[in-house]
Amino acid sequence: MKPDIKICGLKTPEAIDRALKRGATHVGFIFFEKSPRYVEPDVAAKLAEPARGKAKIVAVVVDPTNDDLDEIVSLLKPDILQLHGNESPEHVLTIKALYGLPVMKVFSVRTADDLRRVEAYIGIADRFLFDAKAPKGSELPGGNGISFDWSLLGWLDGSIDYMLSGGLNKSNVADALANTRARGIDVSSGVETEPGVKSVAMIDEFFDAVEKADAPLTASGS
Ligand SMILES: O=C(O)c1ccccc1NCC(=O)[C@H](O)[C@H](O)COP(=O)(O)O
Repeated sequence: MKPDIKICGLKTPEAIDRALKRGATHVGFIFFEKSPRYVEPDVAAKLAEPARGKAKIVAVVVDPTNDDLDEIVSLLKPDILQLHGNESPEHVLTIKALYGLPVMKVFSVRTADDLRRVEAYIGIADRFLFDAKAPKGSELPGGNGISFDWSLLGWLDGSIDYMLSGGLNKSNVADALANTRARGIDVSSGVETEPGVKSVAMIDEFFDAVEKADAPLTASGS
């Protein structure tokens, strides 16, 4: 089955256009001011317009206040809220009730212990995203371009629907798909020439690598 592909931290019409042309299923906008990928909600709204109805528009937020969400939701009109902070299950429920949008809850992973928290969100979050824990000293909870030990995901209940992220790029995405049960993959740094600067050539190479990984299954009809 073809994986969902989310290109995150988009800031230019060119990168969005290329991601859509190549079949991105999700496009992500970062609302974390310290990030080099930060975009103002009104700017994100304009950038996202070509994606509407073609790919899911994802608003990435970190421990948001209701005021933050009011502004982002009213301007961007996202399809999904990606909660990338330490939002509790109760906070996730409140956000879902207030905005009526699906929530993708992120877990930052370094050890098996980091996955034990997932259980409390089952039946609450609509989807999970497993990302690498930020390295010491990083101000960013995501978008650090580093991977974690994917074998840890083997501990998860097989019915959990998740996307995988953290340091994915054209060279490791096939392995990531082959060695996990991820139904979606998410990339940011792996298609950038420097933090916050997406490359259309690297977006192409990433999609090429995913298509190549998918090819044997398609060819055998399985
Ligand atoms: O990308 C950011 O700058 C960012 C900042 C704050 C919270 C989340 C952020 N990114 C969220 C994502 O979904 C990234 O795609 C994910 O962390 C993977 O990033 P990378 O390892 O660079 O591919």
